[in-house]
Amino acid sequence: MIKVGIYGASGYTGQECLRLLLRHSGVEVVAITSRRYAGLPIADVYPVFAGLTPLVFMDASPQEVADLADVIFLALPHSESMKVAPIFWESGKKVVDLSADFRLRDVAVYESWYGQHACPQLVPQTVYGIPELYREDVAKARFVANPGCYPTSIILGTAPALKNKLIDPASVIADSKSGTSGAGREPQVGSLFCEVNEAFKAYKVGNHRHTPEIEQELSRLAGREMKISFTPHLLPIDRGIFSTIYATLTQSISGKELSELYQDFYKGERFVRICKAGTFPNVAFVRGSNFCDIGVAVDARTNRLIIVSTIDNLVKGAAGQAIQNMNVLCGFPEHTGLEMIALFP
Ligand SMILES: NC(=O)C1=CN([C@@H]2O[C@H](COP(=O)(O)OP(=O)(O)OC[C@H]3O[C@@H](n4cnc5c(N)ncnc54)[C@H](OP(=O)(O)O)[C@@H]3O)[C@@H](O)[C@H]2O)C=CC1
Ligand SMILES: CC(=O)N[C@@H](CCC(=O)OP(=O)(O)O)C(=O)O
Repeated sequence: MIKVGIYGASGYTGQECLRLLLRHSGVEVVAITSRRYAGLPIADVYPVFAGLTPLVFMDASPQEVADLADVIFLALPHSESMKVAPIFWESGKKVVDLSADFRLRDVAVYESWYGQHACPQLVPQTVYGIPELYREDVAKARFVANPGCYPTSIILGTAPALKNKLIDPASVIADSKSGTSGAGREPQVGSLFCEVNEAFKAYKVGNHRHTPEIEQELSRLAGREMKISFTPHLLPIDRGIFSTIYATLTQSISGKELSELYQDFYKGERFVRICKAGTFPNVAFVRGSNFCDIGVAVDARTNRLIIVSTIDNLVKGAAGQAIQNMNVLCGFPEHTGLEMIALFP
């Protein structure tokens, strides 16, 4: 059994890691940390775990967790993760970081969006963990930067078109919506029931911090620098990311050919499901699962490709993808512990 520690287990992604890892046949969770709930059983804080685990939150130092575990999930806010990351790195253990701290290859770009980087020396040692695209890199790594939720939906949705040079890289527009758990469990006015219920708004228009992450990865796929327009919105639902992506076609292609090209690109990929031609995904059909559902259409009138991509932000957008990366890092079959069917209705 591989021993796992979750650093920052009282937040939404940390507890989601535990929910999934408790059903993983190859691991044992040996440490869960929280400063505010130290000493309390997790089942007292999250009753979903009642009767399922005796684990108690610890206010442990990174070194203490590194001493107990073989693999560590960092589920901390960005700017906090990079403060503890060097201790885990130096311990020689494997790390999957769910924060944004090690996703951007260029430290200057990171600093222009997030502020000063506390650990730039570790950036070259980390790999960007989307297994469907970079499985071999992840397998060789010891430190994985787990992608953001919006980027995961947009990168997986756009990869087949960009790789096949089907769209003009200068023309990509991503219009995305997230459930409220994407903002984490830390109380804030914008996440209050009255602010979110019966409401729908765009936020950080033209300046969301996921923009450089999406651009970095789409540029890599396109083989040239590219910029995108990205607008996030907040949905009055708990979980889910719904991205609609528009781009100008560079060649003529029928809806059927497009659908086949996407099917072919993700052939054998367990967690990417391409919808039948003419049908499109729904966040409700991925809720609680590690799937990314993608539907594509050709808008012949405007010569545009329209892509709809959906994930659960806490699963394929965070904890599920983190476990998928851990499976690759540790040599487990990639789907181990991740075979959940979406919770619908
Ligand atoms: N929510 C989502 O859908 C997604 C989130 N992410 C990223 O994953 C990370 C975690 O997100 P999320 O779970 O939503 O966040 P939460 O705010 O819900 O949880 C944050 C966790 O970090 C702990 N923590 C905060 N500051 C520190 C610190 N200085 N030292 C030790 N522990 C600390 C908190 O524990 P305590 O205060 O009790 O010690 C808590 O367990 C973030 O970087 C987020 O951006 C990525 C993809 C999707
Ligand atoms: C709804 C909401 O607030 N979502 C978060 C994104 C969550 C996420 O994935 O952010 P990381 O890059 O930290 O992983 C936001 O817009 O900042």
